[in-house]
Amino acid sequence: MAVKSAKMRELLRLYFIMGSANCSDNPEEVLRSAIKGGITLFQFREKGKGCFQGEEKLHLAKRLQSICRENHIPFIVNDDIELALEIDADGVHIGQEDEPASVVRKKIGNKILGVSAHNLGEAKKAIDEGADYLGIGPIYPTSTKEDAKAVQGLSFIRELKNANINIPIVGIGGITAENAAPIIGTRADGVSVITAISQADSPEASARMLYKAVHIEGNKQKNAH
Ligand SMILES: Cc1ncc(COP(=O)(O)OP(=O)(O)O)c(N)n1
Ligand SMILES: Cc1nc(C(=O)O)sc1CCOP(=O)(O)O
Ligand SMILES: [Mg+2]
Repeated sequence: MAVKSAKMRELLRLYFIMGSANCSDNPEEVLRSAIKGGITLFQFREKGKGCFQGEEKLHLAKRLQSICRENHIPFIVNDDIELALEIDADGVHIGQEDEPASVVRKKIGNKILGVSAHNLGEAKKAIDEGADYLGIGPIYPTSTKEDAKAVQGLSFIRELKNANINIPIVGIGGITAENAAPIIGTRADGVSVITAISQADSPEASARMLYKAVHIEGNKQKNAH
């Protein structure tokens, strides 16, 4: 494991994911606003209709990375390991359709490695192959990811906890300030969101409400155990 898991849990609290296709406003402004609202980690996910490729993608990545650096928010790259290495990102997130975690771990050394898992077998394999955290979803219906798996609600997070899987985990898919609390209630470490922040009238206010929801429920969990 590349980062200490206590630190990873803190970083996952409010994980904002975004690319140019997710924003109606300027992506740099959206990111600055989200940071003001309290996001704890950022993933550059340049996917979807009309997304940037090549040099344009590289330039956007660098601009967003520099905003994250100014604000001490770690910068994770989705899928594109070569881009992550080229710009010296803080980590990468991969899914089951991407390169195997064991191969990616070798390529990225000590950088943060996040892996999507949808069942216990995938989760255990990701852990064995060096994942720092697991992305679990879709928790709720989402229209952001066209090839998302079936909505799973909280069932898989509960299954992981019942199996004593203690790697840091973050929920994803359809999450808003209104429905975030039950995810933390199942002892996930945080929530990752795209639309709830990137499409909000005020990404700052939306991020602040999400952070508050996660923080309040997290404190309840701490006091209960
Ligand atoms: C935090 C987090 N969790 C899950 C995903 C989804 O990854 P993946 O299944 O590889 O799908 P794409 O995002 O690549 O379409 C994620 N990106 N981040
Ligand atoms: C990128 C992604 N991965 C998912 C998964 O289930 O693995 S759901 C998803 C989209 C999340 O976007 P929104 O917050 O707009 O629903
Ligand atoms: Mg992927």
